[in-house]
Amino acid sequence: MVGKFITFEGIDGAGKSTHIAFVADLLKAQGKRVVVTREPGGTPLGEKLRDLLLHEKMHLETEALLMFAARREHLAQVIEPALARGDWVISDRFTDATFAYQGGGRKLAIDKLTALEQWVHPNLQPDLTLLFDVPLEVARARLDATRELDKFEQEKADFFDATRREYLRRAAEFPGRFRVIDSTRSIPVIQEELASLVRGI
Ligand SMILES: Nc1ncnc2c1ncn2[C@@H]1O[C@H](COP(=O)(O)OP(=O)(O)O)[C@@H](O)[C@H]1O
Ligand SMILES: Cc1cn([C@H]2C[C@H](O)[C@@H](COP(=O)(O)OP(=O)(O)O)O2)c(=O)[nH]c1=O
Repeated sequence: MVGKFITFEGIDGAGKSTHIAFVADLLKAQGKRVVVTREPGGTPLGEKLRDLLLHEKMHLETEALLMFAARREHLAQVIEPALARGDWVISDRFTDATFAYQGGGRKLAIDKLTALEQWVHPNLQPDLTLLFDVPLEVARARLDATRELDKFEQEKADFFDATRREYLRRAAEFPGRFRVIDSTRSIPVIQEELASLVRGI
């Protein structure tokens, strides 16, 4: 049995984390072995890089390079071995997040990110990318209600607007693997849609 690679994406507060365990449980109920992981992070080195990325100020290109450095390790240690074993992999964010945040949000030239993507994973793309989409006022209200905000979450409205636009642009560019989930709806309604998507995988 061949496993698939599913990524969850969206601006902070869109609702990704809320639905990851739900989708993992649906797949497990179908008898699949599932590895749940996240970026930046997913490995001991990647988690150290995550801590730096989320809390230290740094040059924009350093930020993009570290995202891809953490990803290189994540692919080598976790994602590629799991897929090779036939496991399914669910990652809370992957390369689309770098295009959206460092490219869209921070305006790093997209061709530089494309070059890094070609370097780090020339032959691998997610089989399915679930993009949880909400207007930023909704995401912001959800975040404010919950926790302390990290470096990215403290960004201003126009940053998230540009981040969201780049996600949607990529969803339109790669319609074969993206599904845009209207995340303004209630959690049970979204879960119904996710359940029907997973049944069709
Ligand atoms: N569809 C929804 N309706 C209302 N609240 C939601 C919805 N989805 C998520 N939330 C709440 O919004 C907050 C942020 O959700 P979370 O899943 O952590 O977002 P993300 O992982 O995308 O940053 C959480 O408190 C969560 O319970
Ligand atoms: C993977 C990735 C994440 N990020 C940002 C988006 C998020 O604000 C932050 C951490 O992601 P995330 O794990 O989704 O945060 P949380 O668990 O707090 O919801 O890193 C990038 O800017 N570029 C990337 O390539």
